[in-house]
Amino acid sequence: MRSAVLVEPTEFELQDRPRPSPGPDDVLVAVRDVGICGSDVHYYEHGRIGDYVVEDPLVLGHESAGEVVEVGENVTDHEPGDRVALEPGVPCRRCAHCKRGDYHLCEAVRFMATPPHDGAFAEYVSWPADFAYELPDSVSTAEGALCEPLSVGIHACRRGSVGTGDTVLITGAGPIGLMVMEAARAAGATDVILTDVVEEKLAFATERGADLTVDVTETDLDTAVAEYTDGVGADVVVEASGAEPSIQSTIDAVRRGGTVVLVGLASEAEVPFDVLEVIDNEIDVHGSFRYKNTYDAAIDLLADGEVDVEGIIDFESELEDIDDAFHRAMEPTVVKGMISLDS
Ligand SMILES: NC(=O)c1ccc[n+]([C@@H]2O[C@H](COP(=O)([O-])OP(=O)(O)OC[C@H]3O[C@@H](n4cnc5c(N)ncnc54)[C@H](O)[C@@H]3O)[C@@H](O)[C@H]2O)c1
Ligand SMILES: C[C@@H](O)[C@H](N)C(=O)O
Repeated sequence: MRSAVLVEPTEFELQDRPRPSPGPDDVLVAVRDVGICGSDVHYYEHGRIGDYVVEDPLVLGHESAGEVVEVGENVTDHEPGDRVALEPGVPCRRCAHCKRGDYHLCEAVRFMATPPHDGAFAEYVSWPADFAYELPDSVSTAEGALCEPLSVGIHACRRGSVGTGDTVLITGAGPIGLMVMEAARAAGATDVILTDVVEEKLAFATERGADLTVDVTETDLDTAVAEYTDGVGADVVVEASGAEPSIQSTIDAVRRGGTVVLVGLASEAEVPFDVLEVIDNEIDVHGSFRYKNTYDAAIDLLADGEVDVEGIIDFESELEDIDDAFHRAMEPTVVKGMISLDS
């Protein structure tokens, strides 16, 4: 089967690899659509993200969906022809975190395209059947693939307890910030503010329904949020840029008693944070790591037309053109590139 393998930083090789055979509890999926995520681009450019280092050739891609072509002997809930979205992180199912239901925090998780585990830029993937979610006819495989970043948005909103009537400030209008906006609206937020440093990103966020956008290179965020909220502050702030000044700004922009959710990964682990403001204003600060139990919700929201994910796709490329696709994905105004296979 054709596979795009990262053999060195900035070097993909198209290899012919053996087609995997599904284990007894697995489905074999013919991959149809795979999103290019910022972390794929980071591995491509730098060969590492923090402590995760690409030491051996690696297949990238963890936002994927396709068609089941074969099922393992124990699989009863899928059959060939089903279209499925693949949840990319499979936990051990036995550790303390898994047993208490926090399977996304499993330290032995096998997460696609995180070294040493291969991802989905390949013709076929064999995957545990219970981490393959059937898509109804009305949901495309491209949408199925984008259940992954949508899941990050849903989990962040759950972590922030976003609810009806809330004003939500989202810092960073990349794919994750935009997916947080979709999830926040679906959770009942009535006012959504997005920030960025790239004008085109903010214009796109406005097109997609942001109530207010703030270019933080030109406008003071505190002042803009205070004006919009009559001096109260946002109920929930979701940080989705990873930029240090943006992380720091969350504390000033949230209302007293409000919630800050940190999603964006800072390039340095230590970011100075005003703890006295956190205490004085009784601000809840939550980390948000990947997601758990979000795929069913994501698919239902898509089937009901409650969220739009396909609208963030800028371009689709073939597996053979993956090098070009990664270069396009690095352009600052591009939100989402996809690789589509139709073997
Ligand atoms: N916690 C998790 O589970 C999780 C999951 C996925 C992604 N992430 C992280 O979330 C962040 C967002 O992901 P993405 O794919 O949307 O990244 P991205 O780089 O495509 O988007 C980030 C956006 O933030 C903007 N930005 C840069 N500096 C800013 C500033 N000072 N203020 C406001 N906006 C600013 C950029 O212009 C860009 O549009 C990244 O740090 C990523 O690593 C975390
Ligand atoms: C969650 C996923 O989108 C993220 N890029 C990760 O690898 O953790």
